[in-house]
Order: sequence, then C-alpha cells, then structure tokens
Amino acid sequence: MIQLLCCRLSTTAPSQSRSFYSLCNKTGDKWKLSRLYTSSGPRAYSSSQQPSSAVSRIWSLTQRAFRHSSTRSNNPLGLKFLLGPAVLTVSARLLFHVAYCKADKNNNTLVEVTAKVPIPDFKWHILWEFVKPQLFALVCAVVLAFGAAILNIQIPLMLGDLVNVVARHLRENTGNYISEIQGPALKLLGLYGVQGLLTSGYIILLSRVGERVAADMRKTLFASLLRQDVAFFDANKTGQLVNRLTADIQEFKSSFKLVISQGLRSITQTIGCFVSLYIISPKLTGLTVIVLPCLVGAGALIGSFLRKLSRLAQEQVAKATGVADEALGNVRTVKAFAMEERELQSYAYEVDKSCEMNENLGTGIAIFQGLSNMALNCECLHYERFGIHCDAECCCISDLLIIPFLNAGIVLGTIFAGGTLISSNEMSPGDLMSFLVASQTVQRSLASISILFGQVVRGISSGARVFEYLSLQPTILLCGGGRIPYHSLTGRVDFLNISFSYPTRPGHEVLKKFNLTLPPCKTVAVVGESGGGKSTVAALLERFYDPTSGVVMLDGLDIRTLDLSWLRGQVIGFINQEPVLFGSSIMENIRFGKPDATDAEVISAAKQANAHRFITSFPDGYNTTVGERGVTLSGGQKQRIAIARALIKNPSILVLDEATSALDAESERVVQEALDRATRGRTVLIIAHRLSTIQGADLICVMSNGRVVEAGTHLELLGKGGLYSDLIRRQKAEGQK
Ligand SMILES: Nc1ncnc2c1ncn2[C@@H]1O[C@H](COP(=O)(O)OP(=O)(O)OP(=O)(O)O)[C@@H](O)[C@H]1O
Repeated sequence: MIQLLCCRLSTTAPSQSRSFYSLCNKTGDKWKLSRLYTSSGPRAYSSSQQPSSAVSRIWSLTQRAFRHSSTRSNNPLGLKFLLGPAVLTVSARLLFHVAYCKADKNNNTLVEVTAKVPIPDFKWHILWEFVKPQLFALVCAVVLAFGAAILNIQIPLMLGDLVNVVARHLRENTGNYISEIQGPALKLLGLYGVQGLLTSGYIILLSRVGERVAADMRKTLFASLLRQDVAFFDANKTGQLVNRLTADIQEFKSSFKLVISQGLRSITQTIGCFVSLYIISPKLTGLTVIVLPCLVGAGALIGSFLRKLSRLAQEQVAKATGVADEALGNVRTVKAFAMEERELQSYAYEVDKSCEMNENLGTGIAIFQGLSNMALNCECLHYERFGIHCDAECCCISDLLIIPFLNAGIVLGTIFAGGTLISSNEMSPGDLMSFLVASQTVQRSLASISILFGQVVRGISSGARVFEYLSLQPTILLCGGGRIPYHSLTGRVDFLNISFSYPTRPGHEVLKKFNLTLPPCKTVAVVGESGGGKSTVAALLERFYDPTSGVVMLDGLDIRTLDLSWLRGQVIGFINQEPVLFGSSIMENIRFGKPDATDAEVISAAKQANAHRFITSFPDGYNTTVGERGVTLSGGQKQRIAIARALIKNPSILVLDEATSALDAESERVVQEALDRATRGRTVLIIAHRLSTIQGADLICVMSNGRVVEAGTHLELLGKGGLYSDLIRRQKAEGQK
C-alpha cells in the first residue's frame, strides 16, 4: 500500500503522474517535476503507450514507490499474530510511507527521497465523541454478537449429541429412534433459530451505529473543512479532501463494523471452541494445536495472493474509470480538439487490461476452488469478507470461497487419531463429530482474525486521516470580534505597511511595505504587471489571508479585530473574473448573497445588475437552473448574476477583481454598465488589466515589485510619463496588432 500524500497513487496512469506533480508542487520551488510534467502532458503515458522519457521517469518512480510500499504492507502473518493490536497504530503509520521525488541540482535528474510529511495519529478521544451518542445501541450489538458467538460454540457439542444418538441406535438397534433423536434435534434447531435472531439483531444494530457514526463524521468533517483558511485549500487538493469525506470514512465505517462483529465473534469462538476441544479430547487438542497454525498460515498465504490479485484488478478498474471520468468531465475540450477517438483508445486499453486482470483473478480463484474441493471438507464463505472482489462472470467461483485450505490434512488426521481413540473407548463417535466441527470453527475464526488485522490497520489509517482534519483549527476565525453599526460605517480602508508572502510560498514576498488608502465612497483602481500582487491586495481585504506584517484597517479599526462573517457577509461585495455559480436556480444563486432576501429583493438586485431582462426571457425565469458551475449561461450572463449576488447584500465596499476582463466587447459593455451603477455610493477597489475600463477612477495606483510606485488620476499619471503611460502604450500597441 502506498501513501502518496493521500494514498491515491494507484488510480490512473495520468493521475499517478498528477499525484507526483501535486506532491512536488506542494513542496515549492525546489521541485522541478512540474516542468517535466507540463512539457510531457498528463496523458502522455496512457494515450500513446510510448511514454516520453520525462513521463516514463515519473512513471517508473511511481512504480518503484508502489513496489517499495506494497512489500512493506505484506507483513508476515505470524508477526501480526505475535505483536497483535498493540502494534496496529504503529503499523498504520508505517504504511503511510510517502515517496516523492526531488530535483538533483548537479545533474538535473529526479531522485527518490523519503518524505518528512507527518503521519496523522489515530485520535481515540475523537472517535469516542462520535461513538458516545450510539453507546447504548453499540453495547446491545456487542452483547448480541457475543451471545451469537457463545451459541456457535454450543453447536458442535449438540451435533455430537445428535451423532451419539444415531450411532447408539445403529449399534444397539433398540428403543424408539424418533423419540430419542427428537430432544437433541429440537435443541439444535432452537439453537440455530436463536443464533439467527441474535445475528440479525447485532447486524441491524451495528449497521445503525456504523451509519450514524459515519454520517456524524461526514457532517463534522465537512463543517471543519468549510471553517479552514483559504491557505489550507491552497495546500490541499479538492480531490484529496473529498476523498477523506467519502472513501476514508467509508473505509473506516466498514472496518469499524467488521472489527466489532467479526472480531468479537472470531475471538469468542476461537477461545470457546478451544475450551470445547479440550473438554472433548485433550489428546486430539494437543495434535490440533500443532497442526492448525500451519494450515491457517497456508490458507492465509494463498488468500493474500488472491487478495493482491483482486486489489490489482480493482485498481485497474479504477484506472479505466479515471480515464472515462477525465474525458467526460472535460468533454468540451475533448470535442474541441476532436480527441474522441484517442480518448476511446485510452479507455479501451485500460478496460482490456482490467478485463485481463479479472480473468487472471477468476483463474486463480478457480484453481483455489479446485484445490479446496480436493480437500474434501468445505466451509463456504463469501469472498468479499476476505477482501477478495471478483468481477468474473462465473457465479460458482465468484460467490464462494473455501478458505481452510488443506483441510484434508486436519480432517483425515483427526478422523485417523479420533478413530484410534474411539476404538480404545476413549472417545465416542459424537465427540469426534463435535471435535471436527469445533476445530473447523476455530480454523475459520483464526483465518478471519488474520484478515481482520489488515482491516484494522486500514481502518485506523483512514480514521487517522479523517481525524487529522477534524481537529484542525483555522488560524483566521469566522466568528467573534466587533461590528461597526451600519449607519456609522464609512467604508474607508487603509493598507498600512503590508508585507505578505503566501503560506505555501513563504520565501516569496508578494507585497513589500505596501501602503494604500481607499477613501469612503471613492473608486480606486490598482493596475500593474501580471503577477505583481494586485489580486493579493483584494485577498487581504477579504481576509482570505492575514498579512505577514502591517495592518489592514476598516474605518480605523484593524480588520483582525472585527467579526469576519459580518465583514464578508455584509460589508464587502466581491466580484471576480470567473464567477462561479452553483448548479441551482438563478433565484437561489442571487440569494446566496443574502439568504433571507425576499423574491422582490432578488429581482431588484438583478435589475441593478442589468440581469433582469435576460433572466425573464428564459421560459423558467428566475427558476431556471444554471447547470454545473453555471455552464448553461454565457460569460456575461454569469457575471451579471454574480454582480446581483454581490449587490443584494448592499455592501459598503465593492471589490472588482478583473470583473470584465474575460468578456467580449458587447458583454463587457453591458456588464460595465451594471458595474457603473453598482459602484455608486460605495468604496470601490478595482483590480484591472484593461486600462480602458478604469480611466474614470478617482485614484489609479500602479503596482510594481509588491508596492505602489505611482498614484494619481488617469490624466495626472499620463502627464508623469512613467510606468502607467508605459502600460497604456503597450496595451495600445497590443490592441493594434
Ligand atoms: N494562492 C497562492 N499561493 C501562492 N502564491 C500565489 C497564490 N496566489 C498568487 N500567488 C503568487 O503571488 C504573486 C501575485 O499574484 P497575484 O494574483 O496577486 O498577481 P496579479 O497582479 O493579480 O496578477 P494578474 O494580473 O495576472 O491576475 C504571483 O507571483 C503569484 O504566483
């Protein structure tokens, strides 16, 4: 098992490269993989099957990391038994080895190094918080599971009684067979019935507990993620976060349920059946104690081989799904480049591979089944319980698994030794029957326990990943702090001596002793070269980040002392270049700016934003659903809905971050009209690329190298003949080309 940051190394060939890319990207400038990655393209491997040297290097590193990691996960079974649960937390950490690559400065190649990424601990007290509300149901489930296991121990003994009646009747042929057999038979049937009821009871309760714990975890984790700073999202990929919400919690839930039901049952049965075995025949028990571990070991070895095959087959299915997912998710790009055929080829290649691997798995299971059948004594179990997922068509091999491999040995051995004991009257035939059934139960339980260890490790690993984010505290708190009453808020903003580096790039100072004042109800435009830090200024005003040094003030108060949800929710309206809409109705999207707004307020905001006319031209009007991220609307329409969304809260300060730069001339004109109306009577910060759009601003500040180097009105700055007039000249020249 590999943990490459968030353990999803092995999904698709491209995504393997991407995982490496993300990991290297995370660690900042010293990683050079991004250049390799971009020059080769993410699909180079899967689509051409002749990977470019760069991608093949990434790929071979990935594979090496995978091999390295998977060998670590194959802990010898015996060791697991010896060390037991005490090592589980540690082994969970061991499994978290992270492989990543680093640029070798001397020869410019990638070398594999060991990660120093801290591995999260499993926090039992957090688990307790989730389990506490379900404690009653959990205790009931444990009691029922325990009861079912105890009854299971009784079954071999009752079977023995039954066989003794049959044997006596055969031997002596006296008495009434029916009345003699009735008692033990009814007892046995009753026992099976009660055991069935107990089993159903604990499964119902456990699934209730598991589902509720998982649902609570999901809600709490989601709430915790939403609380995190923007810097957190800079450092973590969305896919990884979603994975913690879905796959990790799912894995944890399965392990939780399995460990309690299966673990409790297997341990109780093993101990109970061993006691029964000892009571029935201490001599035969001695023999079993010597032989059984070898048989369980052999069964577990073959089982682990099949599980490995199964895991590889599943990963291959995931690879194929990944290719389809990527192609369908980016269907517009695929179509725009007429790449349908190539995507189909990539998908077909991965699907064929998965087909081949599943066929191999089917063959492996078939051989195992054959060997087990030859072993005479069968215990039929579900594959899935043992972590083997088989997609093979043949139901006779996909539904059943005979785990106690080489049973013939123990069965024949027991019958041979038991027969000797029967002939010397040391044992009855019923005892032999009881012994055989009880020893099978022990064997099956031990096999389950060995597999459960792996499940516990996986559960602890995924639980630790979930809990890591649950206990994470944001540095910028959403609530708490003061509010300025609406009637006394002027909307003056001061950036005083701000220095700032993004947390993901601490060495790179974006703003250096930056100073700027936004006077109340005035429009200030910030212009400058791309990457000069203009959007960063807006991000600091929104408090997406706090400055490294210096202070941002609102009406003379440090914004760090103000209530952030009030600041973002009521004071600042933010409109950026690529407005993101939610896949709900237009009405809901505009209301996102003020959840308690009436329909009339929504319509009024839409009118201010020049959006009312086009909205009412749709058949469903304000109830029109806008599709995923607003895909069914044009750029200009999306932007006007975003403006309405910002205006509905009637903000005192409006931040426009390149709000019209992605639009064509006609859309820009309509949106600009809406913006001109929207900015009246508010403090406005405009971040602009196209200098033509900000010529009417009260103040234009030119940024260079992280600070303001020129400031004035359009005409003043032109008169200076400095950087601003240079920018104007350059844009004019570009426009004429
Ligand atoms: N989230 C981030 N994490 C790390 N660095 C960032 C982040 N956002 C921006 N940067 C870096 O900060 C610098 C300033 O970026 P910013 O987006 O503020 O520039 P800009 O002037 O708005 O550029 P443009 O006009 O191209 O939008 C750039 O070097 C950029 O790479």
